[in-house]
Amino acid sequence: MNTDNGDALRLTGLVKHFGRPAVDNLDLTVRRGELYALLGPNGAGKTTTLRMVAGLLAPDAGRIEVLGVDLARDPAGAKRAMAYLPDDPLLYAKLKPTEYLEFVAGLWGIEADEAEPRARRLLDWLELTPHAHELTDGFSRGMKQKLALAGALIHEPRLLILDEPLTGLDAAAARQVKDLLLAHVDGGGTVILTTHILEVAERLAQRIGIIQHGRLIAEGTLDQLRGLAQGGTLEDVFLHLTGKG
Ligand SMILES: Nc1ncnc2c1ncn2[C@@H]1O[C@H](COP(=O)(O)OP(=O)(O)OP(=O)(O)O)[C@@H](O)[C@H]1O
Repeated sequence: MNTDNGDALRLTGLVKHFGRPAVDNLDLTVRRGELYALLGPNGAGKTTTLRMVAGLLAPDAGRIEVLGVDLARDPAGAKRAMAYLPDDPLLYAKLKPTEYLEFVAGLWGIEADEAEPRARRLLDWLELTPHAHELTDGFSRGMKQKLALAGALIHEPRLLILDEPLTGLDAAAARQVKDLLLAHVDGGGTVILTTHILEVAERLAQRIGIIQHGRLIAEGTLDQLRGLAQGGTLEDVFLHLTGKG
């Protein structure tokens, strides 16, 4: 059932326990066309939340709606509209980037004549074209991260969910990925990312959510969050709100 309300993601009363609560009655809404950064201390429940949204982990309670589609009722419909890039993406070491992208495109049922130009564009953008015919086995962590991002984008998802997408990338690679994410949003797509690099949230995100102990403790634009902690940098705000400052 599609109950389209214009939101890219709506979480209502989301709960996941691993003996103790990891995600604790979380309500969160991300609008379409937004770049939303989810921040939180280690163990706050960010990855657990994203894995539930991606359909990789079943919630104990609550509701997940992706672009108006209820994930529990129509998992295939919800998943088709999104891509999830974990913080340790799995690639196939014995495939070359072109083969990997063809393979992923095939899983989505995209015809080769459509997949090839898309793959070429993505490899170009991420400056992987010179390595398009090398085995990913020998790729650096950053190159693997970029190829995994290309794989996530090959079916042109409207909602892109990324767990720590910039960790371990050098300045040039980080810039390419940031530009790609901003272009996705400019084109009407939505991006949700987690990051411990507060400068990334500061520079890229239209709205920022801070979670702690599996609950949203603050949310807003950078200026709104600064207002909550009497000004200062996002780091000051973050440390103040999470009780570490
Ligand atoms: N598969 C699991 N089994 C048991 N406990 C888990 C599992 N996955 C996560 N947890 C626990 O759930 C809590 C939230 O973990 P999660 O990985 O979601 O946090 P995070 O905010 O992504 O942290 P980080 O910033 O360190 O990546 C932690 O206490 C973690 O130990």
